Amino acid sequence: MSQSYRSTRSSDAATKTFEEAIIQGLASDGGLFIPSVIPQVSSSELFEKWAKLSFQELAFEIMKLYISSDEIPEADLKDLISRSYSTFRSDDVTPLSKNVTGSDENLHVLELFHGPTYAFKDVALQFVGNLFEYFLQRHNKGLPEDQRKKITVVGATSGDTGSAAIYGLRGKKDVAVFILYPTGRISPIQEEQMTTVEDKNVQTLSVKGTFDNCQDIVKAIFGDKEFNARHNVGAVNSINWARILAQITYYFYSYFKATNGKEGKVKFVVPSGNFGDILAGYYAKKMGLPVQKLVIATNENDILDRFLKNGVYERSDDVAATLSPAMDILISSNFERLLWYLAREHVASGDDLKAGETVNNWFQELKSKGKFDVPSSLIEGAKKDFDSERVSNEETIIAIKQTYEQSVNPKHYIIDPHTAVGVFATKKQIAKDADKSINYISLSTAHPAKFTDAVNQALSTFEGYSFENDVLPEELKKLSTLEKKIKLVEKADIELVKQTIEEELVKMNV
Ligand SMILES: Cc1ncc(COP(=O)(O)O)c(C=O)c1O
Ligand SMILES: N[C@@H](CCOP(=O)(O)O)C(=O)O
Repeated sequence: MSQSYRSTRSSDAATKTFEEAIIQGLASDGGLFIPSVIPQVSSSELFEKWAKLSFQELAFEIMKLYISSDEIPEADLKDLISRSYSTFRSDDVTPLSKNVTGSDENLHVLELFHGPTYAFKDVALQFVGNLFEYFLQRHNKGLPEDQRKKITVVGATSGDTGSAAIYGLRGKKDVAVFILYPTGRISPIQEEQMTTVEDKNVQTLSVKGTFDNCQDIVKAIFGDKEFNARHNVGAVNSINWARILAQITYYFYSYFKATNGKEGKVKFVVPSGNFGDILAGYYAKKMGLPVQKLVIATNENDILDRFLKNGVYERSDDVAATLSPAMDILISSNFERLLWYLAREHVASGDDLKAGETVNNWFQELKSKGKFDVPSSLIEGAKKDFDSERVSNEETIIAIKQTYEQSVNPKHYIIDPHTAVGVFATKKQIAKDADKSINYISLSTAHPAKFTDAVNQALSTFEGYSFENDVLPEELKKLSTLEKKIKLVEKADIELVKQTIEEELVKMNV
């Protein structure tokens, strides 16, 4: 059982409960919370029991390994899960489109975009929203208004986390939500989704800067003890462990769908930016799911691909604006969690405290020198679980086009540019492996309607293609008619953001 949590930068033995780790979000030493132990699931449990479960039942089996029933009784956990996935448009929650390009390639697309905001973030953020509400209601039961605990959620988004967090938390009592996004660097529909929500507990902040600037500000706010004490800052980004936990389910679920419930050869290919999605696959693998490889698919912002190739993690301010903007990220928060496991195995001889010290030193070095490098044994270790592919803008367009032209199941399948990065990377793997017995599960992280320009750039020359008719759901069509509530922050500056949040909090009166 693994129901207590420690920080990736801690060199002492103290741990936190699940509730503390979730409500606090980021550890006070700047590290990320990880479970003290990764629970193990036997092969017979997997293939005789778990393979037959529904998505919700599987989520329950997984989550109860990470959450003590003393903290959340099993009946409550089941109810949280059931409510979180009742908002999805598919009974399967995350359906698998099998053999999209014909059975020769075994290329399966895992559709993660059937939640309220049409992005994979909904799978976790519908649950996180209900979890915050659950903890707050329990804490505040019977308390007068002035003694109620309130949370101020502060998150950064490159487009999708923001709306998924807003839809998970809109209207929830005792929660105020502030989402920072880089001005001009998200798609028009993403901006409409975030800024047309009327609930008074929600405010988006359009910040002049990059996503990395927004994420740095959010982390600095978490590190500001005084601000934190005043406002109880809560995290919705994947620095929050609950985000990763909720994503583990679809790795198990899709594996069983791809192999018809049997053990088989499976590779997952994951369009990656902040490394939260693929990290959930790493936990699934370490719990015992027999996955061959997790393939990191990056766009031209390829720090992760470079790290796996040369062992240097290097900060740069040079973020490229690509056709897959939600992945325009240079520093991938969750990579720190993976580094902790690798450091423990390859540097710290299995010692948790020494692993924390090592990771802390690396991140101090990143702050002072802009980079750190790791021993080659660590990279070799990482390569046992991971592979990586870098995909250019041109290749992204090719992948959208080819999938439209070549898909048989369904015909004229339309994918978004982030999914396209994954599909192109998958094709590279298929060509390299030349092994028809491998099942490739390519994660589709957003609905194509969210990225009009890239999809039209790829498909507008095809006769009969129409974005309005073939791609855009009715629900998203009406967004452009609604009034937008945008608050501009003229400079990516922590003091300016804090001041804006405090002014807006007064107006919100949550
Ligand atoms: C559509 C889409 N695809 C892929 C990613 C990358 O996922 P992660 O940041 O978890 O690596 C994101 C953003 O996180 C996204 O919004
Ligand atoms: N691509 C993300 C960036 C934030 O990442 P997160 O997974 O840590 O929340 C987005 O769409 O906002």
